[in-house]
Amino acid sequence: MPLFNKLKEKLSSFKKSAEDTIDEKAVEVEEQNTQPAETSEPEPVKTEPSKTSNNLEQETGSKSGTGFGQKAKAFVFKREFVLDEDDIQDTLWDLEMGLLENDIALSVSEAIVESVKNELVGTRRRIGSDTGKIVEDALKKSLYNIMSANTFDFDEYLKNAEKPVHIVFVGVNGTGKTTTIAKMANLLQNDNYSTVIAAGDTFRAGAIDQIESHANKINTKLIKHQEMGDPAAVVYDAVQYAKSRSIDVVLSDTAGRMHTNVNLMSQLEKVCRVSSPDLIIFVDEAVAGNDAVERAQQFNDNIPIDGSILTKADADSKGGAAISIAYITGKPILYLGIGQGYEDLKKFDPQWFVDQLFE
Ligand SMILES: Nc1nc2c(ncn2[C@@H]2O[C@H](COP(=O)(O)OP(=O)(O)OP(=O)(O)O)[C@@H](O)[C@H]2O)c(=O)[nH]1
Repeated sequence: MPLFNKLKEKLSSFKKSAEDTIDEKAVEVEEQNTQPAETSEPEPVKTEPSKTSNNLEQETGSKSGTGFGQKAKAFVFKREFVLDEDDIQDTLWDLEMGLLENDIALSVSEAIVESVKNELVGTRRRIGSDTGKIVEDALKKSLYNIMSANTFDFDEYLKNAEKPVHIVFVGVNGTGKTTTIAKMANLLQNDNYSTVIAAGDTFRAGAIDQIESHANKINTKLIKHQEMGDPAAVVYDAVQYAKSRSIDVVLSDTAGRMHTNVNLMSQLEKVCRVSSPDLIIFVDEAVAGNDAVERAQQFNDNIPIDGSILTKADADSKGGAAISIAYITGKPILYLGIGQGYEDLKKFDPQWFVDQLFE
């Protein structure tokens, strides 16, 4: 499924423009050079794979417009050059603007640009290197480093953890939290874990019925109390139920709330205090972009989260929240919601994410 198309286009246009800039610089260096080839053997350098001399001919010919002869091209091939900051200042600026347009938070965009700059500037390049690959590798490396903050293997954790493992899901209203809990229970059951869901959203009218309907469809036990009841009590009962019946995982829903709602936030703190969950997972929608990032940060400040799940990634062309949240909270993204079906939950792997941005 194609994800984050707008961001992909932006990265591809940055790649093209950085590639052109580097190639122009290479031609410029060559043009300044008047010494014969035999006096200019390059020192050994660690460089990227070189293009074939045919590629190089096309490139140098088209960029310089000078139509080098065969001898001159061989000569260019043996040369090296170093890119300095001025050469790619404008291109990096465009990259930063492009990242911001795609809802990547300012501090994260700056970190990515800084890292790309460090990769590109100051390293000796052999003229004729595959500049497209150089730029793509620099981008991939920076994005990967940003996204792989504190990775945490959820499967491995579950396998080794003492049971029942208790997971509390937090986040604002309507972002897909309830559906995500059902998807998660379904996934765990498919992996042969037994599950129980706690209907901890006692606040929103209809929330208990909604989660009950999911629980029935995926055939998992639901523990519920009355609407407006104490969510901490529901969650406590669910954990006791799991302990008494050797259930592997308790998945607790909580009422959606704005991070600014002090009462609901302290109620959530109480739920977490009373039930001491093993994991607190923040759920938000990828399409919310910077708003989701801000909420993740503020939830994390109040109730330290262990990771995030981003829903509706299938509808998100920008990818900003996915890139920013792990970096800003310092906690990994665990899954992406990629549709409305129970099977539409994809384990998040930073390498997969970065690779598919360049497919
Ligand atoms: N396209 C798409 N839709 C999703 C995804 N996850 C959830 N939804 C839809 O988003 C809508 C809201 O989901 P809910 O699970 O009801 O939201 P919620 O966060 O539980 O809402 P509250 O109970 O108010 O907190 C539903 O129509 C879901 O089908 C996803 O990954 N992709």
